[in-house]
Amino acid sequence: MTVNGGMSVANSGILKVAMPKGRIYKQASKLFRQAGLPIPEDFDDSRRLIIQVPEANMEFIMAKPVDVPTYVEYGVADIGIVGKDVLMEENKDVYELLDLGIAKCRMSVIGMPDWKPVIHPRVATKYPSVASQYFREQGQQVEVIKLNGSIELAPLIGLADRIVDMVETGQTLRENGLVEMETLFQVTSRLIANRVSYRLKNTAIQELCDRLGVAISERV
Ligand SMILES: Nc1ncnc2c1ncn2[C@@H]1O[C@H](COP(=O)(O)OP(=O)(O)OP(=O)(O)O)[C@@H](O)[C@H]1O
Ligand SMILES: O=P(O)(O)OC[C@H]1O[C@H](OP(=O)(O)OP(=O)(O)O)[C@H](O)[C@@H]1O
Repeated sequence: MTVNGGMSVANSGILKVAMPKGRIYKQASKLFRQAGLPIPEDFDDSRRLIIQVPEANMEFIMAKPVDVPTYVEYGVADIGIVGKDVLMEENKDVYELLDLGIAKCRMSVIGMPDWKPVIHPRVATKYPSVASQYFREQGQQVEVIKLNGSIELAPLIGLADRIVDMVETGQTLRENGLVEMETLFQVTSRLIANRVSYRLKNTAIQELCDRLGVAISERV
């Protein structure tokens, strides 16, 4: 069967999972194992990008976190795991199925302790869409500057007077003399699904959701 602009999403019984590399992987793979899905331990340090787990009828596509919604929207992955931050920023046409409760942090506005309103405010962030929408809703006109990392540098070197970024422990803020001014929303990782896959592989996806749901509720 061919769907989604010529891409085949449902012509095999295997469930393709877009799994983010990096900090979500450790917690996500632990949750999958607790749900009885046997991701072999030796994958944790592997450089392989496609990992088959035939016992579970699954295939893991090891992705950069920000690309997960794209793989799922195009149907090259049936389901994926992604932070709510990325999901909000990317705004792709996918189903959000489950809050996995892992990789907890929050999206916040951050600045110098002596911050004062300025005439042409600049806000640096990895999340330009989320930041623009937030300040628009606040009725504040700001220039949003997209950066790709080390966002906390921006106010320290005079590139921006505020930033929108993730806070987890607060260590990065403390070590750089910055303060959290407002929280936009709490972030956890979510299970998302391709719309066509959700219909055509519903039994497998529902079973996975049920297993993960039990593992989440049993977690201490
Ligand atoms: N302290 C934190 N800072 C940022 N994101 C966090 C933090 N803790 C949990 N997360 C979550 O983990 C996700 C992935 O973060 P990670 O740093 O692995 O990827 P990334 O930001 O895309 O980095 P890279 O560009 O190095 O791949 C984020 O999208 C967010 O949902
Ligand atoms: O509150 P904390 O526990 O200090 O965590 C927050 C920091 O972690 C993330 O950075 P990351 O390590 O992903 O590096 P990056 O700056 O390259 O995005 C985020 O962008 C903050 O800088």
